[in-house]
Amino acid sequence: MSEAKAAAQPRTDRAGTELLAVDRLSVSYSGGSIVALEDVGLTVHEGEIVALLGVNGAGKTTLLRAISGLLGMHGGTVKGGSIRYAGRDITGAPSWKRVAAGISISLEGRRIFADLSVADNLRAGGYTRPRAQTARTMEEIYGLFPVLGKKRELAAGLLSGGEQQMLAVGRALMQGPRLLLLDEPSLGLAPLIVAQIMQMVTQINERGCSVLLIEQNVSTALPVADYAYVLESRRVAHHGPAAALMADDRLRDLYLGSAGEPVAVPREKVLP
Ligand SMILES: Nc1ncnc2c1ncn2[C@@H]1O[C@H](COP(=O)(O)OP(=O)(O)OP(=O)(O)O)[C@@H](O)[C@H]1O
Repeated sequence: MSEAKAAAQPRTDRAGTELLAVDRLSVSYSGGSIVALEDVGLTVHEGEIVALLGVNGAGKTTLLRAISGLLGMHGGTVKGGSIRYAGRDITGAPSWKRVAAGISISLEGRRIFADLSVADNLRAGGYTRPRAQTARTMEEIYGLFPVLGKKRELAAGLLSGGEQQMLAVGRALMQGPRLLLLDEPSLGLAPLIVAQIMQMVTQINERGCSVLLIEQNVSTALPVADYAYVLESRRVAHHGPAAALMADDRLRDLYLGSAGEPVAVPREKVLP
């Protein structure tokens, strides 16, 4: 087996049952002329925060699209491999079935409805669920993001960048997910706000939701993650416990670069 193939195979010595298992996934765009992922393997175990790292164009968003069933609407096709979730093959399943099964995604760029109130944005996120359940989940989200509770009647377009990001994450939580996919929640935000968002990611996780966190900023993601994968040129180049990746000088030089110190979000089970 080539080194790249060996690297693409997920480790199995992790706690918790396997919730998501991506196996040798290959994806292309534009009728096959652009290969975005090749032989990618990744697992998320129940209760984990898994970080997916990599520079621009490495294929991170493509992997999230494939997992959430949104690939087709972006002109992408799965060319090989499989995606299993909670023991079932979902490789070809429509996105609504994946949502119903407990996979929620918060997309890069926030994509909130600027003219709708905060509350209506959240309601829109829970559109498939009964009203009573929606109301209960909204209160939980206001507990998690108190600022959204205070501004629930305000048009979402009037929120700050960080608050809009919280709203985007809150909306993804409205489906009561078992697996939350987060696409670069720190993008364009000030370090203090990023630290708050990461703190919330750990709180969401502590409430029982597994998380796959896409980040370009290694120093943001690794301190809160249990396990991490690094995508490089369409393939998994490295993977391992987040703490081990952080401690690896060679990886730090390669991927941390001048990104700075990790944000101050201690997570006991990762950082002693
Ligand atoms: N809709 C699309 N049509 C054609 N090519 C695409 C499309 N979306 C992404 N690509 C290409 O697929 C490759 C992987 O892109 P992708 O957006 O998945 O990377 P990424 O790691 O998420 O990058 P970024 O951090 O910039 O979002 C790139 O070469 C990109 O140009």
